[in-house]
Amino acid sequence: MVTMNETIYALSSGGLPAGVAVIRISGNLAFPIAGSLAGALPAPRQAGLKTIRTRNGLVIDRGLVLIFPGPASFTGEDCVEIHVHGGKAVVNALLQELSAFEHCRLAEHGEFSRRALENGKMDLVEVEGLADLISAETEMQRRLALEHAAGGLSGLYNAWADRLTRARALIEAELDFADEDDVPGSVSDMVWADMKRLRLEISDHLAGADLGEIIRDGLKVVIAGAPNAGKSSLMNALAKREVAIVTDIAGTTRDVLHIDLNIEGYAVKLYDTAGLRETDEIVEREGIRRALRTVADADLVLSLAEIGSEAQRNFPGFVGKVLTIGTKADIHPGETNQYDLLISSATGSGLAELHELLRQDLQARSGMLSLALPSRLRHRTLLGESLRAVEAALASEDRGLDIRAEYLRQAATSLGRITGRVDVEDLLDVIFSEFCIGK
Ligand SMILES: Nc1nc2c(c(=O)[nH]1)N(C=O)[C@@H](CNc1ccc(C(=O)N[C@@H](CCC(=O)O)C(=O)O)cc1)CN2
Ligand SMILES: Nc1nc2c(ncn2[C@@H]2O[C@H](COP(=O)(O)OP(=O)(O)OP(=O)(O)O)[C@@H](O)[C@H]2O)c(=O)[nH]1
Repeated sequence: MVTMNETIYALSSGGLPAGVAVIRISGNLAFPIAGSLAGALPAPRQAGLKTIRTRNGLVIDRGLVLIFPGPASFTGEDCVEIHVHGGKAVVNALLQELSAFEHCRLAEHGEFSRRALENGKMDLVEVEGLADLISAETEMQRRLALEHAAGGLSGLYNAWADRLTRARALIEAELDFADEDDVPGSVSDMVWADMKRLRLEISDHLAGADLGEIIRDGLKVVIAGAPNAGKSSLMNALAKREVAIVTDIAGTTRDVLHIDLNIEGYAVKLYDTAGLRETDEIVEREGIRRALRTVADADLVLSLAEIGSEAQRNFPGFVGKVLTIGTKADIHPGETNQYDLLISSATGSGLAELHELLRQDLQARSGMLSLALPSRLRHRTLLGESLRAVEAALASEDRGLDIRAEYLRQAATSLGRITGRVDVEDLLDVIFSEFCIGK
Protein backbone atom coordinates (compact mmCIF):
# COMPACT_ATOMS: atom_id res chain seq x y z
CA MET A 1 0.00 0.00 0.00
CA VAL A 2 1.25 3.45 -0.86
CA THR A 3 0.95 5.60 2.25
CA MET A 4 -0.46 9.07 1.87
CA ASN A 5 1.87 11.64 3.32
CA GLU A 6 1.34 15.33 3.19
CA THR A 7 2.83 17.14 0.25
CA ILE A 8 4.86 20.15 1.32
CA TYR A 9 5.91 23.30 -0.48
CA ALA A 10 7.99 26.38 0.25
CA LEU A 11 9.86 29.24 -1.27
CA SER A 12 13.38 27.76 -1.27
CA SER A 13 15.22 30.79 -2.64
CA GLY A 14 15.93 33.94 -0.62
CA GLY A 15 14.37 37.32 0.04
CA LEU A 16 12.04 39.05 -2.36
CA PRO A 17 12.09 40.80 -4.72
CA ALA A 18 14.71 38.82 -6.60
CA GLY A 19 15.41 37.99 -10.23
CA VAL A 20 14.08 34.47 -9.90
CA ALA A 21 12.30 32.66 -7.06
CA VAL A 22 12.35 28.88 -6.65
CA ILE A 23 9.31 27.19 -5.14
CA ARG A 24 9.92 23.59 -4.21
CA ILE A 25 7.20 20.94 -3.76
CA SER A 26 7.79 17.45 -2.34
CA GLY A 27 5.45 14.53 -1.74
CA ASN A 28 3.03 12.10 -3.32
CA LEU A 29 0.93 14.85 -4.87
CA ALA A 30 3.80 16.96 -6.20
CA PHE A 31 3.33 15.82 -9.82
CA PRO A 32 -0.47 16.02 -10.03
CA ILE A 33 -0.37 19.46 -8.39
CA ALA A 34 2.35 20.66 -10.77
CA GLY A 35 0.37 19.24 -13.68
CA SER A 36 -2.68 21.17 -12.59
CA LEU A 37 -0.64 24.40 -12.42
CA ALA A 38 1.58 24.01 -15.50
CA GLY A 39 -0.16 21.55 -17.83
CA ALA A 40 1.97 18.81 -19.40
CA LEU A 41 5.10 18.30 -17.31
CA PRO A 42 8.62 18.19 -18.82
CA ALA A 43 10.74 15.02 -18.82
CA PRO A 44 12.36 14.26 -15.46
CA ARG A 45 15.23 16.61 -14.51
CA GLN A 46 14.80 18.77 -17.61
CA ALA A 47 13.65 22.35 -17.37
CA GLY A 48 10.51 23.20 -19.34
CA LEU A 49 9.18 26.71 -19.85
CA LYS A 50 5.51 26.67 -18.83
CA THR A 51 2.64 29.00 -18.21
CA ILE A 52 1.64 28.70 -14.57
CA ARG A 53 -2.10 29.11 -14.02
CA THR A 54 -4.52 29.06 -11.13
CA ARG A 55 -7.28 26.47 -11.29
CA ASN A 56 -9.57 29.27 -12.44
CA GLY A 57 -7.35 29.73 -15.48
CA LEU A 58 -5.76 32.98 -14.33
CA VAL A 59 -2.09 33.25 -15.45
CA ILE A 60 0.27 33.65 -12.48
CA ASP A 61 3.53 33.82 -14.47
CA ARG A 62 5.58 32.01 -17.07
CA GLY A 63 8.32 30.00 -15.44
CA LEU A 64 10.61 27.00 -15.57
CA VAL A 65 9.33 23.72 -14.21
CA LEU A 66 11.49 20.76 -13.22
CA ILE A 67 10.36 17.39 -11.91
CA PHE A 68 12.49 14.90 -9.96
CA PRO A 69 10.79 11.52 -9.56
CA GLY A 70 11.50 9.83 -6.21
CA PRO A 71 13.49 8.13 -4.92
CA ALA A 72 16.19 9.83 -7.04
CA SER A 73 15.46 13.31 -5.69
CA PHE A 74 16.72 15.53 -2.90
CA THR A 75 14.05 14.35 -0.44
CA GLY A 76 13.64 10.87 -1.90
CA GLU A 77 10.01 11.75 -2.72
CA ASP A 78 8.60 13.12 -5.97
CA CYS A 79 9.86 16.71 -6.13
CA VAL A 80 8.97 19.65 -8.32
CA GLU A 81 10.67 22.99 -8.70
CA ILE A 82 8.91 25.98 -10.17
CA HIS A 83 11.20 28.88 -11.03
CA VAL A 84 9.13 32.05 -11.39
CA HIS A 85 9.97 35.74 -11.47
CA GLY A 86 10.95 36.78 -7.97
CA GLY A 87 8.26 39.37 -7.33
CA LYS A 88 6.39 39.36 -4.04
CA ALA A 89 2.96 39.23 -5.67
CA VAL A 90 4.03 36.49 -8.10
CA VAL A 91 5.34 34.29 -5.29
CA ASN A 92 2.37 35.06 -3.04
CA ALA A 93 -0.08 34.13 -5.79
CA LEU A 94 1.69 30.81 -6.40
CA LEU A 95 1.96 29.95 -2.67
CA GLN A 96 -1.69 30.92 -2.23
CA GLU A 97 -2.68 28.63 -5.08
CA LEU A 98 -0.62 25.75 -3.63
CA SER A 99 -2.25 26.16 -0.23
CA ALA A 100 -5.65 25.46 -1.78
CA PHE A 101 -4.75 21.88 -2.75
CA GLU A 102 -5.80 19.19 -0.32
CA HIS A 103 -3.08 17.32 1.59
CA CYS A 104 -0.67 20.09 0.62
CA ARG A 105 0.77 22.55 3.12
CA LEU A 106 3.65 24.94 3.72
CA ALA A 107 6.84 23.16 4.84
CA GLU A 108 8.27 23.66 8.30
CA HIS A 109 11.87 24.68 9.00
CA GLY A 110 14.19 22.08 7.50
CA GLU A 111 11.33 19.79 6.55
CA PHE A 112 12.72 18.95 3.09
CA SER A 113 16.01 17.94 4.73
CA ARG A 114 14.12 16.04 7.41
CA ARG A 115 12.39 13.99 4.73
CA ALA A 116 15.74 13.44 3.02
CA LEU A 117 17.03 12.10 6.36
CA GLU A 118 13.99 9.92 6.93
CA ASN A 119 14.27 8.50 3.41
CA GLY A 120 17.94 7.69 3.89
CA LYS A 121 19.20 10.31 1.42
CA MET A 122 21.36 11.97 4.09
CA ASP A 123 22.47 11.12 7.60
CA LEU A 124 22.50 13.41 10.64
CA VAL A 125 26.06 14.67 10.21
CA GLU A 126 25.36 15.48 6.57
CA VAL A 127 22.18 17.33 7.55
CA GLU A 128 24.11 19.33 10.16
CA GLY A 129 26.74 20.04 7.52
CA LEU A 130 24.06 21.30 5.16
CA ALA A 131 22.68 23.64 7.85
CA ASP A 132 26.22 24.90 8.48
CA LEU A 133 26.83 25.32 4.74
CA ILE A 134 23.79 27.55 4.46
CA SER A 135 24.90 29.71 7.37
CA ALA A 136 28.61 29.70 6.44
CA GLU A 137 30.04 33.20 6.13
CA THR A 138 33.74 32.53 5.85
CA GLU A 139 35.74 30.36 3.46
CA MET A 140 36.86 27.93 6.18
CA GLN A 141 33.30 27.59 7.52
CA ARG A 142 32.21 26.77 3.98
CA ARG A 143 34.93 24.14 3.50
CA LEU A 144 34.29 22.46 6.84
CA ALA A 145 30.52 22.43 6.27
CA LEU A 146 30.90 21.04 2.75
CA GLU A 147 33.16 18.25 4.03
CA HIS A 148 30.43 17.28 6.51
CA ALA A 149 27.53 17.73 4.06
CA ALA A 150 29.32 15.60 1.48
CA GLY A 151 29.75 12.70 3.89
CA GLY A 152 33.41 13.15 4.88
CA LEU A 153 32.76 12.60 8.58
CA SER A 154 29.98 10.07 8.13
CA GLY A 155 32.24 7.82 6.05
CA LEU A 156 34.80 7.81 8.83
CA TYR A 157 32.28 7.07 11.59
CA ASN A 158 30.53 4.35 9.59
CA ALA A 159 33.85 2.67 8.83
CA TRP A 160 34.74 2.74 12.54
CA ALA A 161 31.33 1.39 13.54
CA ASP A 162 31.73 -1.42 10.98
CA ARG A 163 35.14 -2.30 12.39
CA LEU A 164 33.61 -2.52 15.88
CA THR A 165 30.85 -4.75 14.59
CA ARG A 166 33.34 -7.02 12.84
CA ALA A 167 35.41 -7.24 16.02
CA ARG A 168 32.31 -8.25 17.97
CA ALA A 169 31.42 -10.87 15.38
CA LEU A 170 34.89 -12.41 15.68
CA ILE A 171 34.59 -12.43 19.47
CA GLU A 172 31.15 -14.08 19.24
CA ALA A 173 32.64 -16.73 16.97
CA GLU A 174 35.42 -17.33 19.44
CA LEU A 175 32.89 -17.64 22.28
CA ASP A 176 30.93 -20.22 20.25
CA PHE A 177 34.02 -22.34 19.74
CA ALA A 178 35.29 -21.86 23.28
CA ASP A 179 34.41 -25.36 24.45
CA GLU A 180 36.22 -26.99 21.54
CA ASP A 181 39.86 -27.87 21.85
CA ASP A 182 41.49 -26.08 18.94
CA VAL A 183 40.41 -22.47 19.60
CA PRO A 184 42.08 -20.14 17.13
CA GLY A 185 43.51 -17.74 19.72
CA SER A 186 45.04 -15.64 16.94
CA VAL A 187 41.62 -14.30 15.98
CA SER A 188 41.33 -12.58 19.33
CA ASP A 189 44.84 -11.14 19.04
CA MET A 190 43.93 -9.67 15.68
CA VAL A 191 40.79 -8.09 17.09
CA TRP A 192 42.56 -6.38 19.96
CA ALA A 193 45.41 -5.17 17.78
CA ASP A 194 42.84 -3.50 15.55
CA MET A 195 40.94 -2.06 18.53
CA LYS A 196 44.22 -0.50 19.73
CA ARG A 197 44.61 1.16 16.34
CA LEU A 198 41.01 2.31 16.48
CA ARG A 199 41.53 3.84 19.93
CA LEU A 200 44.41 5.88 18.52
CA GLU A 201 42.41 6.95 15.45
CA ILE A 202 39.46 8.13 17.53
CA SER A 203 41.65 10.03 19.99
CA ASP A 204 43.60 11.68 17.14
CA HIS A 205 40.31 12.64 15.55
CA LEU A 206 38.98 14.04 18.84
CA ALA A 207 42.09 16.19 19.12
CA GLY A 208 40.84 18.01 16.02
CA ALA A 209 37.57 18.97 17.71
CA ASP A 210 39.04 22.22 19.11
CA LEU A 211 39.90 23.34 15.61
CA GLY A 212 36.59 22.16 14.18
CA GLU A 213 34.69 24.18 16.76
CA ILE A 214 36.91 27.22 16.20
CA ILE A 215 36.27 27.07 12.46
CA ARG A 216 32.53 26.59 12.86
CA ASP A 217 31.90 29.01 15.74
CA GLY A 218 34.81 31.42 15.23
CA LEU A 219 38.00 32.03 17.24
CA LYS A 220 37.00 33.80 20.45
CA VAL A 221 39.39 36.71 20.98
CA VAL A 222 38.75 38.82 24.08
CA ILE A 223 40.12 42.31 24.67
CA ALA A 224 40.77 42.75 28.40
CA GLY A 225 42.65 45.19 30.59
CA ALA A 226 42.39 48.11 33.01
CA PRO A 227 39.81 50.87 32.52
CA ASN A 228 40.82 53.47 29.94
CA ALA A 229 43.49 51.18 28.47
CA GLY A 230 41.92 51.78 25.05
CA LYS A 231 39.98 48.53 24.64
CA SER A 232 36.86 50.00 23.05
CA SER A 233 39.00 52.18 20.79
CA LEU A 234 40.80 49.06 19.49
CA MET A 235 37.47 47.30 18.94
CA ASN A 236 36.19 50.26 16.92
CA ALA A 237 39.43 50.53 14.95
CA LEU A 238 39.25 46.84 13.97
CA ALA A 239 35.51 47.04 13.22
CA LYS A 240 36.12 50.24 11.21
CA ARG A 241 32.98 51.68 12.81
CA GLU A 242 31.78 53.01 16.16
CA VAL A 243 30.61 49.78 17.81
CA ALA A 244 31.57 50.66 21.36
CA ILE A 245 31.24 53.93 23.29
CA VAL A 246 34.60 55.60 23.84
CA THR A 247 35.05 58.28 26.53
CA ASP A 248 37.91 59.35 28.77
CA ILE A 249 35.82 58.23 31.77
CA ALA A 250 37.30 55.08 33.26
CA GLY A 251 34.70 52.33 33.43
CA THR A 252 32.68 53.28 30.33
CA THR A 253 32.16 49.76 28.94
CA ARG A 254 29.83 47.57 31.02
CA ASP A 255 28.28 45.03 28.69
CA VAL A 256 30.30 42.55 26.67
CA LEU A 257 30.16 43.67 23.02
CA HIS A 258 31.27 41.62 20.09
CA ILE A 259 31.97 41.92 16.39
CA ASP A 260 32.64 39.30 13.69
CA LEU A 261 35.86 39.53 11.75
CA ASN A 262 36.97 37.44 8.81
CA ILE A 263 40.69 36.81 8.94
CA GLU A 264 41.90 34.91 5.86
CA GLY A 265 38.71 32.89 5.72
CA TYR A 266 38.55 32.15 9.44
CA ALA A 267 35.73 33.57 11.51
CA VAL A 268 36.98 35.55 14.50
CA LYS A 269 34.64 36.78 17.24
CA LEU A 270 36.21 39.79 18.93
CA TYR A 271 34.86 40.77 22.35
CA ASP A 272 35.23 44.12 24.14
CA THR A 273 34.86 43.89 27.91
CA ALA A 274 34.60 46.14 30.94
CA GLY A 275 37.90 47.44 32.37
CA LEU A 276 39.15 45.30 35.24
CA ARG A 277 39.54 47.04 38.60
CA GLU A 278 38.27 47.00 42.19
CA THR A 279 35.03 48.93 42.42
CA ASP A 280 31.96 49.27 44.62
CA GLU A 281 29.79 50.50 41.80
CA ILE A 282 27.13 47.81 41.27
CA VAL A 283 26.70 48.07 37.49
CA GLU A 284 30.43 48.22 36.88
CA ARG A 285 30.98 45.22 39.17
CA GLU A 286 28.49 43.20 37.14
CA GLY A 287 30.31 44.33 33.97
CA ILE A 288 33.60 43.09 35.40
CA ARG A 289 32.06 39.79 36.40
CA ARG A 290 30.86 39.35 32.80
CA ALA A 291 34.27 40.40 31.48
CA LEU A 292 36.01 37.72 33.52
CA ARG A 293 33.49 35.10 32.44
CA THR A 294 34.10 36.02 28.81
CA VAL A 295 37.86 35.84 29.30
CA ALA A 296 37.60 32.40 30.90
CA ASP A 297 35.81 31.16 27.78
CA ALA A 298 38.27 32.76 25.32
CA ASP A 299 40.58 31.09 22.82
CA LEU A 300 42.97 34.05 22.91
CA VAL A 301 43.20 37.11 25.17
CA LEU A 302 44.49 40.51 24.08
CA SER A 303 45.66 42.06 27.34
CA LEU A 304 45.79 45.83 26.86
CA ALA A 305 47.64 48.37 28.97
CA GLU A 306 48.52 51.97 28.27
CA ILE A 307 52.26 52.08 27.54
CA GLY A 308 54.11 52.50 30.83
CA SER A 309 51.70 50.45 32.91
CA GLU A 310 51.81 46.72 33.44
CA ALA A 311 49.72 44.43 31.18
CA GLN A 312 47.97 41.64 33.05
CA ARG A 313 49.39 38.22 32.05
CA ASN A 314 47.16 35.87 34.00
CA PHE A 315 43.39 35.76 34.14
CA PRO A 316 41.36 33.60 36.52
CA GLY A 317 40.10 30.45 34.81
CA PHE A 318 41.92 31.11 31.51
CA VAL A 319 44.73 28.79 30.44
CA GLY A 320 45.25 29.82 26.79
CA LYS A 321 47.51 32.32 25.12
CA VAL A 322 47.67 35.96 26.28
CA LEU A 323 49.07 38.63 23.92
CA THR A 324 50.13 41.79 25.76
CA ILE A 325 49.53 45.02 23.91
CA GLY A 326 50.86 48.46 24.84
CA THR A 327 48.35 51.13 23.73
CA LYS A 328 48.31 54.82 22.76
CA ALA A 329 51.71 54.59 21.08
CA ASP A 330 51.07 58.03 19.52
CA ILE A 331 51.40 59.77 22.88
CA HIS A 332 54.14 57.46 24.21
CA PRO A 333 56.84 57.61 21.56
CA GLY A 334 59.98 55.49 21.86
CA GLU A 335 60.78 51.80 22.12
CA THR A 336 59.73 49.36 24.80
CA ASN A 337 59.91 45.60 24.77
CA GLN A 338 57.63 45.26 27.74
CA TYR A 339 54.73 44.13 25.47
CA ASP A 340 54.23 41.68 22.60
CA LEU A 341 52.96 44.53 20.44
CA LEU A 342 52.49 48.31 20.47
CA ILE A 343 49.44 49.93 18.90
CA SER A 344 47.73 53.25 18.49
CA SER A 345 44.05 53.07 17.70
CA ALA A 346 44.21 56.82 17.07
CA THR A 347 46.73 56.59 14.21
CA GLY A 348 46.21 52.94 13.29
CA SER A 349 49.83 52.03 13.92
CA GLY A 350 50.36 48.38 14.91
CA LEU A 351 46.92 47.26 13.70
CA ALA A 352 48.31 45.50 10.64
CA GLU A 353 50.77 43.67 12.92
CA LEU A 354 47.90 42.64 15.21
CA HIS A 355 46.00 41.29 12.21
CA GLU A 356 49.13 39.35 11.22
CA LEU A 357 49.53 37.93 14.76
CA LEU A 358 45.89 36.74 14.68
CA ARG A 359 46.48 35.19 11.26
CA GLN A 360 49.59 33.37 12.54
CA ASP A 361 47.71 32.16 15.60
CA LEU A 362 44.97 30.69 13.39
CA GLN A 363 47.53 29.12 11.09
CA ALA A 364 49.34 27.54 14.03
CA ARG A 365 46.07 26.03 15.25
CA SER A 366 45.10 24.64 11.86
CA GLY A 367 47.99 22.24 11.36
CA MET A 368 45.71 19.56 9.95
CA LEU A 369 45.09 19.35 6.23
CA SER A 370 41.90 17.34 6.40
CA LEU A 371 38.69 19.09 7.31
CA ALA A 372 37.05 15.87 8.45
CA LEU A 373 36.91 17.43 11.93
CA PRO A 374 34.21 17.21 14.57
CA SER A 375 32.67 20.67 14.90
CA ARG A 376 29.91 20.43 17.49
CA LEU A 377 29.79 19.63 21.18
CA ARG A 378 27.42 16.80 20.22
CA HIS A 379 30.14 15.17 18.10
CA ARG A 380 32.78 15.68 20.77
CA THR A 381 30.64 14.19 23.54
CA LEU A 382 29.66 11.08 21.59
CA LEU A 383 33.20 10.52 20.28
CA GLY A 384 34.43 10.74 23.88
CA GLU A 385 31.86 8.14 24.91
CA SER A 386 32.91 5.87 22.09
CA LEU A 387 36.59 6.26 22.91
CA ARG A 388 36.02 5.47 26.58
CA ALA A 389 34.10 2.32 25.67
CA VAL A 390 36.94 1.11 23.38
CA GLU A 391 39.40 1.88 26.19
CA ALA A 392 37.26 -0.04 28.68
CA ALA A 393 37.15 -3.03 26.32
CA LEU A 394 40.93 -2.95 25.92
CA ALA A 395 41.49 -2.53 29.67
CA SER A 396 39.27 -5.41 30.78
CA GLU A 397 41.53 -8.24 29.70
CA ASP A 398 40.89 -10.04 32.95
CA ARG A 399 37.16 -10.03 32.39
CA GLY A 400 34.99 -12.22 30.18
CA LEU A 401 34.95 -11.85 26.42
CA ASP A 402 31.21 -11.20 26.58
CA ILE A 403 31.80 -8.12 28.74
CA ARG A 404 34.53 -6.86 26.44
CA ALA A 405 32.25 -7.38 23.44
CA GLU A 406 29.53 -5.41 25.22
CA TYR A 407 31.91 -2.43 25.55
CA LEU A 408 32.56 -2.61 21.82
CA ARG A 409 28.83 -2.61 21.18
CA GLN A 410 28.51 0.55 23.27
CA ALA A 411 31.36 2.15 21.33
CA ALA A 412 29.56 1.46 18.04
CA THR A 413 26.27 2.75 19.46
CA SER A 414 27.86 6.09 20.37
CA LEU A 415 29.22 6.42 16.83
CA GLY A 416 25.80 5.48 15.46
CA ARG A 417 24.24 8.30 17.46
CA ILE A 418 26.49 10.80 15.71
CA THR A 419 25.37 9.78 12.24
CA GLY A 420 21.83 8.93 13.30
CA ARG A 421 22.15 5.23 12.51
CA VAL A 422 21.05 4.73 16.13
CA ASP A 423 17.91 6.27 17.69
CA VAL A 424 18.13 10.04 17.69
CA GLU A 425 14.44 10.99 17.53
CA ASP A 426 14.76 13.44 20.43
CA LEU A 427 17.51 15.32 18.64
CA LEU A 428 15.75 15.94 15.38
CA ASP A 429 13.53 18.82 16.47
CA VAL A 430 16.54 20.67 17.83
CA ILE A 431 18.58 20.17 14.69
CA PHE A 432 15.87 21.05 12.19
CA SER A 433 14.76 24.17 14.03
CA GLU A 434 18.10 25.70 12.97
CA PHE A 435 17.13 25.48 9.31
CA CYS A 436 15.41 28.01 7.13
CA ILE A 437 12.06 27.28 5.54
CA GLY A 438 12.48 25.68 2.13
CA LYS A 439 15.52 23.58 3.01
N1 LIG B 1 17.58 24.25 -8.29
C1 LIG B 1 18.19 23.65 -7.29
N2 LIG B 1 19.48 23.88 -7.04
C2 LIG B 1 20.11 23.26 -6.01
C3 LIG B 1 19.41 22.36 -5.18
C4 LIG B 1 18.04 22.10 -5.47
O1 LIG B 1 17.36 21.33 -4.79
N3 LIG B 1 17.48 22.77 -6.53
N4 LIG B 1 20.09 21.73 -4.12
C5 LIG B 1 19.44 21.22 -3.01
O2 LIG B 1 19.96 21.01 -1.97
C6 LIG B 1 21.53 21.70 -4.13
C7 LIG B 1 21.98 20.58 -5.00
N5 LIG B 1 21.77 19.34 -4.31
C8 LIG B 1 21.02 18.29 -4.76
C9 LIG B 1 21.24 17.06 -4.18
C10 LIG B 1 20.59 15.95 -4.67
C11 LIG B 1 19.70 16.06 -5.72
C12 LIG B 1 19.08 14.85 -6.31
O3 LIG B 1 18.20 14.94 -7.14
N6 LIG B 1 19.57 13.68 -5.95
C13 LIG B 1 19.13 12.41 -6.48
C14 LIG B 1 19.72 12.14 -7.86
C15 LIG B 1 21.20 12.20 -7.92
C16 LIG B 1 21.78 12.12 -9.34
O4 LIG B 1 21.07 11.94 -10.30
O5 LIG B 1 22.99 12.25 -9.44
C17 LIG B 1 19.50 11.30 -5.51
O6 LIG B 1 20.27 11.58 -4.59
O7 LIG B 1 19.01 10.21 -5.68
C18 LIG B 1 19.46 17.32 -6.27
C19 LIG B 1 20.12 18.43 -5.79
C20 LIG B 1 22.07 23.02 -4.58
N7 LIG B 1 21.41 23.51 -5.77
N1 LIG C 1 46.02 59.30 22.14
C1 LIG C 1 45.33 58.18 22.14
N2 LIG C 1 44.25 58.06 22.94
C2 LIG C 1 43.56 56.92 22.93
C3 LIG C 1 43.94 55.83 22.09
N3 LIG C 1 43.08 54.81 22.31
C4 LIG C 1 42.18 55.25 23.22
N4 LIG C 1 42.48 56.51 23.61
C5 LIG C 1 41.72 57.33 24.56
O1 LIG C 1 41.71 56.69 25.82
C6 LIG C 1 40.45 56.90 26.49
C7 LIG C 1 39.83 55.56 26.85
O2 LIG C 1 39.60 54.83 25.67
P1 LIG C 1 38.59 53.61 25.61
O3 LIG C 1 38.78 52.97 24.31
O4 LIG C 1 37.23 54.04 26.01
O5 LIG C 1 39.20 52.71 26.77
P2 LIG C 1 38.59 51.38 27.43
O6 LIG C 1 39.75 50.53 27.78
O7 LIG C 1 37.57 50.79 26.55
O8 LIG C 1 37.93 51.99 28.73
P3 LIG C 1 36.81 51.34 29.73
O9 LIG C 1 35.55 51.20 28.95
O10 LIG C 1 36.73 52.35 30.79
O11 LIG C 1 37.33 50.05 30.24
C8 LIG C 1 39.58 57.69 25.49
O12 LIG C 1 39.65 59.04 25.84
C9 LIG C 1 40.26 57.44 24.16
O13 LIG C 1 40.08 58.51 23.25
C10 LIG C 1 45.09 55.98 21.25
O14 LIG C 1 45.51 55.12 20.50
N5 LIG C 1 45.75 57.19 21.33
